[in-house]
Amino acid sequence: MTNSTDFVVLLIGRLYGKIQEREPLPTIISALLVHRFFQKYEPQSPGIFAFLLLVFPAVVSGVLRNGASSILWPLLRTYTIFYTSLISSVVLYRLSPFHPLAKYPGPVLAKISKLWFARLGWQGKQHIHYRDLHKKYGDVVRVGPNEIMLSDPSVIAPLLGPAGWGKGSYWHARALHAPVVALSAVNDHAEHAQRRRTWTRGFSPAALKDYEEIVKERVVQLTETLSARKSVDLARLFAFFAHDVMNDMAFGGGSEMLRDGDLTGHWALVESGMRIFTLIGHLPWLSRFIMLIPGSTNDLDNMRKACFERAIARKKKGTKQKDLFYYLSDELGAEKDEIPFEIIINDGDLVVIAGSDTTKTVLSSLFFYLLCNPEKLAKLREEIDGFYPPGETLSSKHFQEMSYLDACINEALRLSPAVPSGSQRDVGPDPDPSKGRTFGSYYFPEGTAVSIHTFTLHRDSRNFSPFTDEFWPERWLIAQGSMELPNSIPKAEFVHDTTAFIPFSYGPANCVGKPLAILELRMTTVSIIQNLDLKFEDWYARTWEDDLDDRFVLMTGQLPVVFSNRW
Ligand code: HEM
Repeated sequence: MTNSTDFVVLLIGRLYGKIQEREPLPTIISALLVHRFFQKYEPQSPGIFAFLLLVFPAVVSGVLRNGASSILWPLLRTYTIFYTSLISSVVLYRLSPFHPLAKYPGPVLAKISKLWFARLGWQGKQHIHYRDLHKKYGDVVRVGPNEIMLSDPSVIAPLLGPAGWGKGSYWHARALHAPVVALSAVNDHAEHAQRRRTWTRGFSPAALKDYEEIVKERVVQLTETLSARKSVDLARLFAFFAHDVMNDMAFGGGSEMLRDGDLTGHWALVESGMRIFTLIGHLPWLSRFIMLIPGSTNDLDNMRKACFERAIARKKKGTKQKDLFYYLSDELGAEKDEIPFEIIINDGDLVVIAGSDTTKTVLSSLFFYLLCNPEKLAKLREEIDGFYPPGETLSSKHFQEMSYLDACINEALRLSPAVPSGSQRDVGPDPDPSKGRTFGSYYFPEGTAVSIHTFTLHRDSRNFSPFTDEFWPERWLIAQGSMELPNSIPKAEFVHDTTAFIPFSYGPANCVGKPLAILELRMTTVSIIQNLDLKFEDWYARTWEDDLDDRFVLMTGQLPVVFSNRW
């Protein structure tokens, strides 16, 4: 070592000694530095967390240099000072006028930490809480230290449209950092557009025509099952139906829940996983820690393994009917490069996850609202009987003409949107500093997570009125001019703003499966009502809406229904 190096080492040693003498100052400063570091770099690695929150304060304060006999109390003292300083610094900053989101109103606890909403998410009623917050604070609410929830339709296009922002951190964390990012979580616009190409082909009108037979086979099976069983939890049967259809689409089969029930416990696993995913969505950093717990990702790994096996089987088997796998794996040969197998599996996995619960929730809600409103059910039956009298073969040929069917489906999607709390976007770097990151009349700085609250939009009397919280399919017919507004309702009272209707989201990353979902909703409703009479079980207290839990997708309670054959 040279003399100058000796000198520097000596100097640092002296300074370090001096700093230690002045405890608690170095501990407080280290807490402030750690806060700044987290703020600037948002580290996610558990190793960095451990270093900054455990090792760093102990080293800086010099406690570790003390003798072994005296280390416990000084260490406790150091950590107490460190964490008190760190928490105070974080809380003061987040509540201060210096925070970039300071001007937006919201509950104090939400501004301080996401833990508050993580708790609400765990409990399941966050869609109701968000709506209450909008009622209290207005269209823009700060729902986390760096997070905004909106209920203003004018922001939909700027935020979710082609010039909007990519998917938020919520999406990444939910995937538990899978080796391949699912299409639904791809943040970069160009990459997203490229990955979505095969999906767009797979949902073209021509492709959809080919799927009709696949969906019809399952719809017939469902109707026969309901006819044979008489008394069922309809929500559960819809779940099994939707799951089987999605596996038929994604892997050419492999699931027979309608026939066998949830033999493998797969469905129970998906439902229980939703709670933990909601928690992780609010606290993305938690995902890294969860992954460290031995066995914590076993269920997810098993699901991926099952998808892998189904994909292999489907690839070997080939297909006579063009299914979604045909397009997603590019059996068509339209892509320049071969699609990597990991992406094919991941996409198949996404089909099952994105298409099962959502469709089941909307179908179940639709039947709940119809059964609560016998006169609407009778009107729908009249329309269905007109196009598909008893005995008429099921097909899609009259769907376009069935305006009351579509009005009923839209009304169920309005009242119980399957994804009630919207799909988060992350405000990225400023593309044009002269304009700033403005969305309509709002400005959000880089790093803000922003969502639009679908449930609030759909149940806001400024967007849909009258009977905002009621099932009134007629509003859709009146709005399109095929029905007169009843005399009892003053013209000025009728509001119908379809720009505020976004059950499938909006823009280039909206629900790509919408055409298939609509086909399933129409075909299932027609088949059941064409063939069966139905009523609630006498004991059912109609608690449907109270039983709904927002776990990103609305999870449902029971829907006990009794069926009898019509003919
Ligand atoms: C009634 C049923 C359904 C509803 C209400 C629904 C709703 C949604 C919503 C709100 C999103 C978020 C879009 C965004 O981030 O902006 C989404 C995404 C998605 N949905 Fe659906 N969905 C339904 C059925 C389906 C079906 C049957 C499929 C079939 C595969 C599907 C596939 C997807 C995919 C792949 C995405 C990600 C799209 C992307 O990021 O580009 N969904 N859906």
